[in-house]
Amino acid sequence: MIQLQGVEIQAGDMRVGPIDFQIEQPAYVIVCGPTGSGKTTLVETLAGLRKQRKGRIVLGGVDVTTMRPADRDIGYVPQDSVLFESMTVRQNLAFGLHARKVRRQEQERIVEFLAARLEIQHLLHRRPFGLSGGERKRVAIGRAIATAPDFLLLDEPFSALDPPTRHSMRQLILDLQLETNCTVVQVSHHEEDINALADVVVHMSGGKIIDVVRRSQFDGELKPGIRESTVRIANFT
Ligand SMILES: Nc1ncnc2c1ncn2[C@@H]1O[C@H](COP(=O)(O)OP(=O)(O)OP(=O)(O)O)[C@@H](O)[C@H]1O
Repeated sequence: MIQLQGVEIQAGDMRVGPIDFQIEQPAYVIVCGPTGSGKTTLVETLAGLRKQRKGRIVLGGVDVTTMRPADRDIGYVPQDSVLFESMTVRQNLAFGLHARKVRRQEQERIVEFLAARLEIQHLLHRRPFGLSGGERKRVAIGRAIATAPDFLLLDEPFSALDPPTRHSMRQLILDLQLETNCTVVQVSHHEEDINALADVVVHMSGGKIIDVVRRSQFDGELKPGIRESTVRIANFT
């Protein structure tokens, strides 16, 4: 369960919140809204990268309100897919595993598995400089999911990709979500992302959540091959 209770964040002159909502896991949540509406601020707050002024955040039954980012069970892919430039792709993928002191052999097994799944085996020895936008996204996603987090936060993960690459990345993320049963919170402006991925859509405007829509309320069909969403919205502002 993702629970936000009275969460308020100050982002420069803008007040984001108060935000109250509750979503049952696992779910694919898409956060949309006009530019500057507070989407990134909300996701960064979930990741623990921004401090909220007020309120409480509970993820999977754990109150993470004051927890450091590294202690939250979260994988995060920021908007610009920042990678560790001095490390190889292999080291980038293994970063979270290394930090958690996972045995070397197990780290290697997971990195090989991810590289195969993300089709980046041929890049493992390279450093991020010179990787294409799509390749960087794959590495950033692999690094975020290496520790099998329960929550995956994606800030416009498909931006600047051409339509065929967007399509294959969308399918990849959906497969990963179904394989790992994690809950994804993705910022996106794109209707195709909502149609192909979302169990629930959170609409933001002016720093507030103005609407939350479940898949069963969408026009159109269920996501292909996807179970009926168990998402339940308790309340929202
Ligand atoms: N550190 C900061 N200092 C000043 N203003 C900030 C800061 N961080 C965020 N803001 C402002 O808060 C507002 C919300 O920003 P945010 O990045 O969350 O919007 P967004 O909905 O993700 O936008 P976009 O779709 O353009 O990425 C914006 O007006 C932004 O300029």
